Amino acid sequence: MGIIIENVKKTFGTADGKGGTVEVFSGVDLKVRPGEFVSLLGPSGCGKSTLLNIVAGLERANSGNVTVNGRGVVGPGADRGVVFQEAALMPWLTVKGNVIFGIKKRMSAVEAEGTAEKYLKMVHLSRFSGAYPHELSGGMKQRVAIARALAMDPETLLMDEPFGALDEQTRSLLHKQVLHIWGQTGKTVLFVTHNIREAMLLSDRIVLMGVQPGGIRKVFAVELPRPRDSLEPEFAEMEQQIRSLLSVEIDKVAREEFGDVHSD
Ligand SMILES: Nc1ncnc2c1ncn2[C@@H]1O[C@H](COP(=O)(O)OP(=O)(O)OP(=O)(O)O)[C@@H](O)[C@H]1O
Repeated sequence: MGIIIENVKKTFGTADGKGGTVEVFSGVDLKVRPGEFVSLLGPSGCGKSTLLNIVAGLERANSGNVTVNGRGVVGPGADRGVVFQEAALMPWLTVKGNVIFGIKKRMSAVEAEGTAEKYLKMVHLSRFSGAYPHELSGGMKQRVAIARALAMDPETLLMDEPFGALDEQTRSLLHKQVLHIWGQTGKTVLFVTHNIREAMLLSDRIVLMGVQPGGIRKVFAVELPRPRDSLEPEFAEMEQQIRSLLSVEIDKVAREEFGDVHSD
């Protein structure tokens, strides 16, 4: 069970209107165990979001198989909560109203209210439940988005650079909260990031993706006890190991963007 990705391939049509296709990746195999925290790491454009969106059911793979807890993915579902880089809250609803919105059809109004309060407490936003999105900082908005996803009680949480737009301090605070919530709820988490340190602080395993050809390069098991300290020698050593492989992939992207891919 958990997330099973087998031999997945994804292409997109080219934007030049000539009907061509570009392959993002192929032959992608990955198993995420129930309750495991796995990060997808890689250079810009390697297909991290695309892979997460395929698991979310927001994109379709061209071929291959994806199941989540034994069910084939055919579209989005309440069993998979998604948190994006932008919180996309409804500006006309309060914080609590935003959390209630996603769950009100599944339970009574009283239950929905209680559930929203429970998860807002979990992300330390109880005091702001009556505030409107424009009154919140970026980090607070992301916490509302996390509470909204958790309130649906999905088995799996899919997070696409949820802290990518936040400052270092807020990000560090949210890392602690996410780890705490993960510990409390036991959700399976698939997390997209291009930040090695973030991946190392949070994950059980880090899946390094690359380009040309697109796919998984290497999977790292991070066996350091949590909470992790990036100053510990083992942490720094592994970070360096991942960084050197990642920089190979980043260089490939850079060479392509500067147009001298054939120079070597
Ligand atoms: N809807 C789409 N139509 C055409 N091409 C797309 C579409 N979505 C993504 N792509 C292309 O697929 C590739 C992978 O994109 P994706 O967003 O998954 O990468 P990423 O690794 O998440 O990048 P980043 O770290 O910059 O967010 C890119 O080359 C992108 O241009």
